[in-house]
Amino acid sequence: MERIFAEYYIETPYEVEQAAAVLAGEQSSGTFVSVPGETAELKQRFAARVEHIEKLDLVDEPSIPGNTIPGKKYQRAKVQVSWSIENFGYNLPVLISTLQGNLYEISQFTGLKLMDFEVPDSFKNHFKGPRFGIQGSKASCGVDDRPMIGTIIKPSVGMSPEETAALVKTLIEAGIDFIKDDELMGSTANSLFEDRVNVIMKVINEHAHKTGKKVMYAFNITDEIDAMQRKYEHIQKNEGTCAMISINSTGLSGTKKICDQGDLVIHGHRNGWGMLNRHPLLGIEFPAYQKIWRLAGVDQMHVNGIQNKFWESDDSVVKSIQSCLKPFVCGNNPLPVVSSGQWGGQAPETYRRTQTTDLLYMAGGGILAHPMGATAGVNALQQAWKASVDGLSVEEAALQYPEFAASVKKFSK
Ligand SMILES: O=C(O)[C@H](O)COP(=O)(O)O
Ligand SMILES: [Mg+2]
Repeated sequence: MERIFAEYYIETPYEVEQAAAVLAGEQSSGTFVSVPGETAELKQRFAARVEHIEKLDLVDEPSIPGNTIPGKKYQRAKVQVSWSIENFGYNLPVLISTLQGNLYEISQFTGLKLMDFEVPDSFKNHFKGPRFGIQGSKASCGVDDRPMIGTIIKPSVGMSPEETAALVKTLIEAGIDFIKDDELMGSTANSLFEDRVNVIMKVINEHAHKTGKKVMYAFNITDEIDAMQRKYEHIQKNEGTCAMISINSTGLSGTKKICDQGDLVIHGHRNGWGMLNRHPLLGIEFPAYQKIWRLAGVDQMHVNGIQNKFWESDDSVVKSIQSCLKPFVCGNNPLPVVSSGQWGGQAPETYRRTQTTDLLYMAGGGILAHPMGATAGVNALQQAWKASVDGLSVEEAALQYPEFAASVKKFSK
């Protein structure tokens, strides 16, 4: 019988074998005490198995609240656990409750993080995965051997549809590939979703008819399911190509319901990520997280960016990009979305460390606050990426490109 394997990074004051057995029991057929009916036969078929334990360092203090044992240190370890596919079939929410459910509450652990998981091949018969991913996204807006260059409308909220459409016009005439609503922008009192789509798509469609280039705009449809469906259809009616979802807000089933329709590229914004990942011994690592959303069918995944404005380290960002580029059981690879405090100066290091142009490289403030205006902001990002692929440093690129040089002056710390 096929099995699902999950790897956890844990910390415990108990013997690791004992704590891991509690985890396996709690997350399958057992509870805190033996119950009648939990026969050897039932356990053989449905109990989770601890497959592997690798002990790591011992520490003096617990990382998060949990049981303490006087005089005992806290052992960190990598633990691999497996479940039979018979436990949940292809029910994704129950799979998540198994891999990421009550186990976070087990008092025997003073740290627990889901690092990665593997699903069997048969998942490909049940999950389509991302329909468009990297190739489909790039092809949709005519980009080939360079990253898609994008921006986020700023101010994030407050502009009218007409003001937004005027900015969109400037940006697409400057040669941008992708624009999106901010995650804070759904329908505001002065910018109803439908009105915004109407005027923005008019600008995008006119440009596409004239030049053949259709800029991708990710309209934020994040909402309850019926409303998301209506918004999705409104984008379709206006010949849009993309919808954005704040995936942590709408959840797995809501997101998958939208992805399953397969007509629009789905841009997955992971705001709330810090809550899930910021503590080194709690939550989930991106290699596991992105697999969940690939099973749901998300085409584009936010990964933060090198030298971002948030807390995440460059190593973690690089690992996240690489995990999107690795094959998985279903669908196309999702396009890594590099965003957060980017302005082009991080492009050489992004390219040096990842050696890929399969990215959506986005700058909100980094384009819109350019001292020579938004057009120069777009040009500076294009120049930054051309220079990066040509092997130039930030300093060398600044000597060659005046718009990029102005960015360096304005944004470098
Ligand atoms: O939604 C996003 O990706 C952020 O708002 C990025 O904005 P910034 O480029 O101005 O940091
Ligand atoms: Mg934002």
